[in-house]
Formats: sequence, structure tokens, C-alpha cells
Amino acid sequence: MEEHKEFSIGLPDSGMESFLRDVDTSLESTQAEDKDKNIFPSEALCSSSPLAEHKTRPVDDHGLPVRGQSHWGHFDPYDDSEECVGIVTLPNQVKYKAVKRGFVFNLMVVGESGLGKSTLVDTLFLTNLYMDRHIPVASEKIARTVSITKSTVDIVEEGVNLRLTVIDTPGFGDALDNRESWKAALRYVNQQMVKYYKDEVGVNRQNIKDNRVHCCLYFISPHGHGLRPIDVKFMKALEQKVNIVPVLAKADSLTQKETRNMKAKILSEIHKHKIKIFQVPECDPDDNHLHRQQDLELKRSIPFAVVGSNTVIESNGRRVRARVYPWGTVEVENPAHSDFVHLRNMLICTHMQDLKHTTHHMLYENYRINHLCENLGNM
Ligand SMILES: Nc1nc2c(ncn2[C@@H]2O[C@H](COP(=O)(O)OP(=O)(O)OP(=O)(O)O)[C@@H](O)[C@H]2O)c(=O)[nH]1
Repeated sequence: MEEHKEFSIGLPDSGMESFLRDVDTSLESTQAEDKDKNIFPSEALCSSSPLAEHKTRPVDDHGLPVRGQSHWGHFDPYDDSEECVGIVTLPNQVKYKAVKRGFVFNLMVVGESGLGKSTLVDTLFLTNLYMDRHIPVASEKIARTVSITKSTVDIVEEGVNLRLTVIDTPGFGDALDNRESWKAALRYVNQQMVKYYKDEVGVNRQNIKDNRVHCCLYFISPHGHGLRPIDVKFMKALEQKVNIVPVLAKADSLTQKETRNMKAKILSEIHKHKIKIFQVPECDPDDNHLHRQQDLELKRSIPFAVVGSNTVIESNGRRVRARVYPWGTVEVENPAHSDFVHLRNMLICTHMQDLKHTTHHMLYENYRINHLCENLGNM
């Protein structure tokens, strides 16, 4: 089942802009693409070119041109008084191309029914992706097999466009016998690698659509004692194929001490079973203290103990997402209440490009090499 919604919303603080810090888009490949469409960089910029602006630029009281904001950051290539080559504009050129092209992110969510997957996705991206879903009754669940559903939404924030596809696995862990539950997800992830490979070796390599799964949020029940056999089985089966990010679901149903213990237990079992989860890359040694501190906090939060909610309440004059109980209020974005903010920062603001980079340069590369070796063996 595939669904595509298009709506633009403003995400006031999900920090889409900070993609651009880690933009991993090769300028050359984009230029080749534009050439195909008969658009060259200078033409692409023509309507708003600094050169065009220079020619018709209004003058000030002294007859000197009034200088507006340059496209190329603080360096203006058309300013004769600047004494540099202009290398400083390179990041801006990459940024311009990347923004023009838009971004794609494919997120898979896996976990048994009712663990808050849809609520968390809607909370993360401020969308309503699951409006029309069918909630099965208990008798339907018992007989259910795992299926794959795909929903796509275009999110626009300050001119930056993200095409988000959420791949859900309804039925996972719901049946009486769940030993094969992981197979549908593995099959889907593999199919996307195969498709990308075929497109890449095909004649027309322009505009290859990237449907590969860039991240899999794996939801762990807060009601168990660490990982269950189905959790271990799933993560072991997919660890070489996709970036797995484990999350402890519905963390508000545990006390702070229980959450700490549960997270420690999950981590120790992940180590015991040698499960490979997504590794947040190390900071650069010359990164500032604040950045290193944030990075450390993010790493310490794994597995993320999350709370999701679509209810917005007023708290100390601010509008916040929260779950309201007779005994108090759990604020989703309050780091003292849950790791939601760390998860969102990692997924969107700081490491989305790393997730995509690992998918392409490690997981897909492994698939490609294995595929080539198998074919060599058959020759
Ligand atoms: N206590 C608590 N309840 C939550 C949380 N997130 C979601 N819920 C509630 O749990 C119920 C199920 O949430 P969903 O988001 O539909 O769960 P799901 O995993 O998508 O369920 P399926 O679509 O059946 O796979 C709803 O009543 C939510 O309001 C949470 O963080 N804490």
C-alpha cells in the first residue's frame, strides 16, 4: 500500500536548515543533471544573478552602487575591492544546488502494535501521516501477517524541501507465532537495494530515485525485561542492511530509575548479542566545547527513551506537546522527561546526512560488492 500526501508546513524548531551544514551533495553530479535539462549554473541563477543585479543596481547619494545581500555569502564576487579568489563561495554553491534539488529521507518504523510508532512519527515531523489508517481488532491481529505500508509527505521549512517517506510494518509481532516477523522488512530493504543497483548500472543514470531505507527506528516495549527474542532476531537479521536506531517506547510508563535500568539492560544485551546499531560518528577534535557536550549527551541517550503526543498544551506561556495525566504532565520535548529532543536532533538536525552517507557508502556498498562477487562466482 502506498500513499503520497503533499502539504507544506512550517516546522518552527525541527531545524531543517541545519541539514546544510552536513550537505553531502556533489556539485559535479548536480551540474551534470542540470546540463541534461539544458540548465547551466549561470543560467540557473540568471534571474537573480548578482551580475544582473550589479548592472542595474541602484546608486546611493554619492553615486556608488547600493550593495545588497550577496548570493555567495559575505563574499561578493562582483565587488572589485575584495582581494581574494573566491573559494569561500564553494560551500554556498553546494548549498544552493542542494536546496534547489530538495532532500529525501526514507524512515522505517518497526515494533509491535500499540507501541506509539505512528504518534512518534507525527510528533517528530509535525505531520498527520496516519489519518486514514485502519486499527485492527484483536481477532484480526492474531491471523495477521506482516505487511509493508509506505506514506510520503513533502515538508517545507523556510524554502528547504524534504520528501519524507515512512515505511511501516503493520502486523509485526502481533501474531501468535512471530518467528518470521522480520522477513517482510528484510525483503523490503533488500528490494530497494536491488532496485537502486539496477538503476545505477542502467543506461540512464540521471535522476535515480533513492528509495533505500536510510534509518530504521526499532521500538522496544517498556513492559518487558530488556530485549525479547523477536527484538534480537529482527536486529540481527537487518543489522548489515539498514541503520538501526533502537528506541524505548512509551517511556512515560516507567519511572526515571526504571528507565535508566531498562536502557542499561537493553544496551548490555545489544553488546551481548553483538548487534550492530547506528554509530553516531565521532566529533572533530577541533569542534567547540558545546558541540562536543551535545554529542556526548546524544550518545549517552541511546537507546532513546521516547514519549510521543499530538496534544498541544500551554505551559509557562509556551505551547508544548505533552501527555496529561491526573498525576502530572509529561512534556515530550523536555529532556528531563524523555530523550525525544535528542532523537529528533539526531534524525533531523545533526545526523540525517550521516544516516544517508552510511546507507550509501557502507550498507549499499556491501550489498554491491557481495552481489558482484556472487555474479563473478557464477561466471
Ligand atoms: N503512555 C504513552 N502512550 C502513547 C505514547 N505514544 C502513543 N501512545 C498511545 O498509544 C496508543 C497507540 O499509539 P500508536 O501511535 O497508534 O501506536 P502504533 O505503534 O502506531 O500502533 P499500530 O499502528 O497498531 O502499529 C495511542 O492511544 C497513543 O495515544 C507514549 O509515548 N506514551
